[in-house]
Amino acid sequence: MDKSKLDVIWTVHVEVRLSTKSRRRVDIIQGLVRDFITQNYDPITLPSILNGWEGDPTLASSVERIAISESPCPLKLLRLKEVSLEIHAYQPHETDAVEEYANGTPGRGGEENVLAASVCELPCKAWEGLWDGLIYADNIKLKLLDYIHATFVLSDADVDFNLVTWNRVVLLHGPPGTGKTSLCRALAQKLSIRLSHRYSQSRLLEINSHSLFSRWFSESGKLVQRLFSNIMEMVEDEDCFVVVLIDEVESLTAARAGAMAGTEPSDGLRVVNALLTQLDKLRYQKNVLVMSTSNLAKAIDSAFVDRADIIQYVDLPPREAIYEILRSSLCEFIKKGILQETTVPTLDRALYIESSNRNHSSASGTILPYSPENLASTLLALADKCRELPQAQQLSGRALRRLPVLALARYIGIGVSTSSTTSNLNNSRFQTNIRLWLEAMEKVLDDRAADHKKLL
Ligand SMILES: Nc1ncnc2c1ncn2[C@@H]1O[C@H](COP(=O)(O)OP(=O)(O)OP(=O)(O)O)[C@@H](O)[C@H]1O
Repeated sequence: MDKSKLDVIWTVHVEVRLSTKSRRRVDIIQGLVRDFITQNYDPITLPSILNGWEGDPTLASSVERIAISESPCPLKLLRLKEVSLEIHAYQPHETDAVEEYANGTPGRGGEENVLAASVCELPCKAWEGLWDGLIYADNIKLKLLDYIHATFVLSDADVDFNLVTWNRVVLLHGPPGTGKTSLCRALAQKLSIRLSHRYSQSRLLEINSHSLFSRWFSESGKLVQRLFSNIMEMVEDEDCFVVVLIDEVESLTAARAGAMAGTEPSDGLRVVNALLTQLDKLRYQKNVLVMSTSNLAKAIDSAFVDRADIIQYVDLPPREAIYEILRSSLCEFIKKGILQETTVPTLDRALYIESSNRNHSSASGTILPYSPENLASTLLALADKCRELPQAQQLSGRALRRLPVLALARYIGIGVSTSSTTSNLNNSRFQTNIRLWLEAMEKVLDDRAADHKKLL
């Protein structure tokens, strides 16, 4: 075996969420967490949530959650001697820490006050768990983290920008509802945790693209400039990491092709030019990342696309992602008492069950009895059914998160107490069983396919 491979030490990131009342020094907590893992977890499983630390009084009073998160290592089980633990302790901000950014246009007989952006302090409670809940094919999430890591390595080495260039711009494009905006927010949250040793503050600034078009002809370019000079002020604080999110970037950058064809007013052109100029200024700042999303990549100005270091297509969820999206919805219902207590197998477990069923050629499409094994098979079969829908009817992540709601509304009947539902919403808590819910979701999928046939 290649000796160098045996000597590899993998970085493993450990995220420690501190409670809001924790006043302990972060380095003390980090030390205690390291000791706890070293004494209790060898090998460690990637990813996993750790238990048992509540026995330590300091950890119990300061910590809410300890998670082993990513590692560049493709293995899921690692011996401690093979890893270097990077422990990130963080205290999320409260949910409502969002400020709106007004961007007035003076000198027109009054101010045109547009809400050009919103700013959120990170990490924040609202986006806890968002990263883990997003599931993509092709390791998109790790690719993005690797890109950020690479830019930090090069920035730290003070690489000459005239010789090697990057723009700190990422473009995610793909069909609607595939989690592009969510991924940008989740990445910003993740970076605020990962980079907390470098930056004492992190912020996400979400640009409201549509608001940047002024009703006053010729003012739009100035609105962009004014917004970016605010951003520039923010990033001048070198202790603050700023993620700028430009959603639906095509609405800002579609103008130039039209202008060349003579169909676009020059105001749109000014917006594109202003945006490109401002992006070129931002790229010299180490503490900024620009994330952009689009449903219409073809409409984006090629000069903008050319500035993106990563252009990532985000597709409709594959089978595995569908399983996880539906599983996480069902688990939430169980947690909130809407579904009776049931174990819904994780994706890995479900795939394992599937392959052993295949090996024993006993896979069955029947739903009963409801063991976790049958539950896994049924949920995988439902995921297959989603993928088998005609192209135009395929479900986005957004539509999948809605599927359990439609199932409840259309087929479970909240207002009617049946033998399978213990009560209705009018008088007390509603609860049903998972079998009914799965059957109902299947019916909603059948409806969707039938609707499509009617359209043809
Ligand atoms: N791959 C996925 N895994 C898990 N959840 C997903 C996935 N894709 C979408 N979702 C869920 O769908 C919802 C919509 O996602 P989001 O708004 O981020 O999509 P989008 O691609 O930005 O949509 P649009 O292009 O229409 O603005 C969110 O609740 C998100 O959690």
